Amino acid sequence: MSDIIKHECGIALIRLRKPLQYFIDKYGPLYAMNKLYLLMEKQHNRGQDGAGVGNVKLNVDPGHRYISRYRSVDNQPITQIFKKISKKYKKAKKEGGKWFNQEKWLKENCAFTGEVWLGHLRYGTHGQNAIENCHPMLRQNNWKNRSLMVAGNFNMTNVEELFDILTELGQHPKEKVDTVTVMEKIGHFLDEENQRIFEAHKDEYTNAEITQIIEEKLDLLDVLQRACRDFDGGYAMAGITGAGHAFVARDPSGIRPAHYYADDEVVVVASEKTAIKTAFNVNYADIQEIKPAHALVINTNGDYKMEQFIEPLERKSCSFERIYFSRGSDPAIYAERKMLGKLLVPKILDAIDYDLENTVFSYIPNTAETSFLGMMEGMEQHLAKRQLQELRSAREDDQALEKLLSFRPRVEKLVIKDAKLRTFITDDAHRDDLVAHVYDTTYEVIKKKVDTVVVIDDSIVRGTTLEKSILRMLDRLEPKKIIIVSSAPQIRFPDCYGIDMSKMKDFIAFRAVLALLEETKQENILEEAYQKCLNSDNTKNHVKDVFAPFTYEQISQKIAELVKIDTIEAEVEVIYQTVENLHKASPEHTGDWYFTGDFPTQGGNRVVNKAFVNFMEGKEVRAY
Ligand SMILES: O=P(O)(O)OC[C@H]1O[C@H](OP(=O)(O)OP(=O)(O)O)[C@H](O)[C@@H]1O
Ligand SMILES: NC(=O)CC[C@H](N)C(=O)O
Repeated sequence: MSDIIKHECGIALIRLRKPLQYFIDKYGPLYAMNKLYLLMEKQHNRGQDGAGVGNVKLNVDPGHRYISRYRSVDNQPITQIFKKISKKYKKAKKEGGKWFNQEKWLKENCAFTGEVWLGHLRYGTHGQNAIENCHPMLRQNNWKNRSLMVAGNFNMTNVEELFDILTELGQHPKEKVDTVTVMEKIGHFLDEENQRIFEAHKDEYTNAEITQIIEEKLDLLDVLQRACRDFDGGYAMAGITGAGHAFVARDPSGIRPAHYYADDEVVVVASEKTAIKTAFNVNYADIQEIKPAHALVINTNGDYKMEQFIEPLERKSCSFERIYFSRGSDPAIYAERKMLGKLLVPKILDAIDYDLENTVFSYIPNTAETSFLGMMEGMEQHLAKRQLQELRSAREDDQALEKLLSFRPRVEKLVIKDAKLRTFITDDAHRDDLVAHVYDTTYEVIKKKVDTVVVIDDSIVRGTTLEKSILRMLDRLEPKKIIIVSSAPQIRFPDCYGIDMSKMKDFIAFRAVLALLEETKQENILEEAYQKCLNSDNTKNHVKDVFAPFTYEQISQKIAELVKIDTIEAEVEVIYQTVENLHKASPEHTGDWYFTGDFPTQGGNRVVNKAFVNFMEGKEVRAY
């Protein structure tokens, strides 16, 4: 993207399904730790605010620690956490000698040697970027079956409401952030389920026996059914109890992604399919999606099932995942990104007046690289058609024909990304600074004042990347014209399901509309929409009214004007993907509320209306 407002999260869960000794003998004691490291590292694209790892040991005698957790907001949080865990292993190896390879000794003497692992990568959407807000969140209890660790890729639109429900229950949550609220809600029903089983058996068994019965009978599906029914949001939520039951629950519209793989050794869950493929090298086809409204539940004996726990809604999985967040190494995502690039070709050809000879194509690294390949494939196809026409008409002489046949679209690496960070994912306060210094260019590869430069990016959110960096840099090459192409449609509305885009004024498309309303003296539309938002029952998104008076092209044109600062001499044009073509490229991932304003839950309408109210009242705060 060019100036994205990013925020996402990634989850990773591993459940060893055989005794730990089996893995120690077959792969060595570090097996699960290394696998989790890979699963997380291969998803680091999803979260750079912080990371966390939790571990639960099964069947540990009382008196020994069975839950461990590390979290970090370090610059390299994954490395930092695994360094600390490795240190524990090294110490244990030194102290234990041959005992290091014995399950019982290892579990009793070294933390993070349990059979159930939970990893998380965070981009905060609620609360600050502090270690306290990193996942896994932990709700500890002296009864194993009541202890709970939760980590998720989620955002709730109705935290206030969920918070009130908890306080009405008499609880006293320590913070009003969605991570705490969600964990306390699940924790509350986990307590109730424990109590229910206890009540049913208290007359027949001793308390110690009942603990064992609870471990066997605890039904996490039932807990989730009750805990999640008031959730309004997008989520892929994973949790482990102190006894080692595990779950991963996915929201009713399938907004956030979650995938799993299982064989007789492991059950593995990750946000992204490719992470599982790379870490475990299993057949791609054996990695399944956790279905929307379903939860994968793993018992303490390692049995697992995927079942529905909530009424499904129309499937609306997030298309932004496909365009930007997820790794493009997933074969389906790769194909979709290429198609996005290809579908833009007719509009680009129009914009360059079919003059391929004087056009140089390039892309903004890194995510847009794949759509660039698709765009170039489309250009090649166009060229082949043109060549065929010329051959058929045979109007050209040999020399001219040879020139035509040997002509290739001109491709150059014009934009270089110097920092590895995904700037979208950096917090707002530091983003502009980072963006300005992240990119560089290749000099003297274009014909000055003659060439048009076409640069594709995956998305334009705030426009910061363009305004503060890309356009200034490209203009130094002195092209006649710069065309910025976005493989995503115009981002017009907030996200409230896990991507941190919640303030209207952040969106360059919204700022363009404000400018157009002012120019056309239609500012009354803002006031009218504001009144509607204030009095709304939130069954409608009233912010659509603000965009309605203008065509897609008018808004694109205004965006081009806004990002073109005075010192830029080249002509600037911005071309956006249409929503229709996005759905052609990615037909199964129809979640498009940030482009269309069609939110899959009522909470979404509430968030967009509130975001607009906040804007009108000058409040620079998140709308959920
Ligand atoms: O319009 P803006 O708000 O500036 O956001 C859009 C930019 O942010 C992203 O880049 P990022 O550096 O995060 O990631 P990438 O290297 O994966 O493309 C994205 O690819 C765009 O270039
Ligand atoms: N991006 C996410 O999934 C964020 C998770 C959670 N809402 C948090 O703020 O930590």
